[in-house]
Amino acid sequence: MASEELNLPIIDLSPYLHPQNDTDKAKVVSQVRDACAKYGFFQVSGHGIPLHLQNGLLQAIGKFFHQDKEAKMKLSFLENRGRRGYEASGMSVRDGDKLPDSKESFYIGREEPEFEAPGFHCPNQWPETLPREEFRDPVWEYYQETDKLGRTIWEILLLGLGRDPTAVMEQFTKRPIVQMKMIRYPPGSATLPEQFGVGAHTDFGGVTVLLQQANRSGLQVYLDSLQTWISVPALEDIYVINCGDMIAQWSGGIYRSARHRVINASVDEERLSCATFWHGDADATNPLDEGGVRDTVGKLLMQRFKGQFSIPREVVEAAGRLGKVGA
Ligand SMILES: O=C(O)CCC(=O)C(=O)O
Ligand SMILES: [Fe+2]
Repeated sequence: MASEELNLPIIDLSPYLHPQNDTDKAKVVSQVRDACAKYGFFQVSGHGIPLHLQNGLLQAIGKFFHQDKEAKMKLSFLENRGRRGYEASGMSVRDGDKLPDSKESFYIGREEPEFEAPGFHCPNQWPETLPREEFRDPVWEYYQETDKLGRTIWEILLLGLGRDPTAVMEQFTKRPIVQMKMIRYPPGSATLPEQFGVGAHTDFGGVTVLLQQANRSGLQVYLDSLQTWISVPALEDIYVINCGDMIAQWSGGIYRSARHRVINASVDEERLSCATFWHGDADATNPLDEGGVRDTVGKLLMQRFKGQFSIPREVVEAAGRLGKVGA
């Protein structure tokens, strides 16, 4: 087995963002297309997000999660109609897994003044227990950068399918649904045997832009071709990008949505990460003229959110108890 097959490609985005000649953009487009067709995942350098904003975000995430559980539970996402806020450890269970995920998360999205049914647009919940400059400001500054990077990737994916992104992007960027999930994985020593950080899943929407805390690896991607899990290294200033189910369906399977999972590789250190899910406007639909699923972003997301929106009370209570084990 050739070793390059076990490493996701690292693609330099700078020739796309700052082209020096006529072929620079096309070169990046074809690299991304190949990676999405083969793996559904790739890594990027030259993405334009300043390192100090990445570090500022990770610091803010650490501060939030290191508060006591009571402070965090004040912002429980279960009490929020738009599912923004805090998700305790033990809240997500996947079919086939023996135990719920050990991770804890905090969700934000586009800031809107009021809740709008069915919940894609609403105000964020911000902690009052941390000074604004220690959490809200760095998180929001970072959110805007990651939103921009998600758009760029979306454009590159469209170009890879032979579409001119200008007209398409207009339908996707009026009020795009861009969810950001900040995550903490407890160390291996605080995780139960057979408990995953995040169990095997595919992302369900558009593009995922993932920042990993440097040197805290744990992400694994399943390669169908080799029927094996490969570890993705956690490299400073390198993002991991992947396509969700919506993109796979719309592209008629040209772009893959690959299964992945997280097992914190460290026994005694926690792992922080931040995933931004860039979906586009709720009423936007498949930008390709033929083939693939034609449902809107909103409809496809609702189908997947339904389970999450109706978690039974006893599951919540049980998860709250389990959360204390993993926290
Ligand atoms: O934290 C990670 O490395 C990946 C998280 C992930 O796959 C997810 O939240 O969907
Ligand atoms: Fe994921």
